[in-house]
Amino acid sequence: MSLQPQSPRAKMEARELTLRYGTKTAINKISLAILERRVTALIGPSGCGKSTFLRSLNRMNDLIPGTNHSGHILLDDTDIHDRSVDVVDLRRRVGMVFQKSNPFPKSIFENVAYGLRVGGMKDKAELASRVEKSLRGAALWDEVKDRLNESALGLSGGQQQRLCIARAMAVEPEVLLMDEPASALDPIATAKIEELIHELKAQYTIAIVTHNMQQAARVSDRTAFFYMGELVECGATEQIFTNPREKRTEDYVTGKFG
Ligand SMILES: Nc1ncnc2c1ncn2[C@@H]1O[C@H](COP(=O)(O)OP(=O)(O)OP(=O)(O)O)[C@@H](O)[C@H]1O
Repeated sequence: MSLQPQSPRAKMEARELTLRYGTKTAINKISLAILERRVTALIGPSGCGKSTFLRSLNRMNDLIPGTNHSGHILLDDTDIHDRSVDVVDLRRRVGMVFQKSNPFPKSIFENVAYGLRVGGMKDKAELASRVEKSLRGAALWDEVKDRLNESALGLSGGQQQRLCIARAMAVEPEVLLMDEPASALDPIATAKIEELIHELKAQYTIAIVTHNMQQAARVSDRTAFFYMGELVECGATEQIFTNPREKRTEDYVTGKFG
């Protein structure tokens, strides 16, 4: 028996993925694996296609009229554009957290319970237990356990973002997509989110878009550098930041342009 630690498999994989908004090509022939139970950071200057790529992974771009794609995206070896794939189920398996926290104008409890109720869960005890588990998982439980019936809108920005993470986790996704989840937060709230990401990767596969180089270096195992709709290189985060193969990556991570 080999004592080598098993290298992680690709939980998701884009193959030659091109996505256009009308006639504008936003990403061009991207091939990239998102490894299981690892954090993959997507970095690159504004407009290079990071968010487009991230949104492709759970077909959020389908909601934007005029988009079309070519190439493939696999989730556990199934093409997510296959006719057999139910997009609601896909988005349950591949959850998303946005840049701006977007709690519903409902109680803290109901925000987290929302996806479970939509999925048909009715049993009160089961709902309560899943809500608690998700809030604990998002490191928010202790701060809100005595005010679960109060409005989520009364929480601080950082708490609201952790609530959105709890909401995403409640339906037990396998992959979490995060689009600049800490960019609207102060340094303390940002540190909490980063700590949380670190803990979540024991259970989830995570892809995160960030503009913050230090954040990418702190939270991710692998980093993919996008430039003008293309993937320039992807590798272990340490390699990308200390020994990139491509000059454009080096110029970007050392702050020569951005
Ligand atoms: N809904 C849309 N309709 C038309 N073009 C779009 C749309 N969304 C993005 N684009 C264009 O696609 C390209 C890639 O945008 P995208 O938002 O993916 O880049 P990004 O790297 O995430 O940028 P940022 O860091 O500024 O968020 C850009 O040229 C952008 O203008």
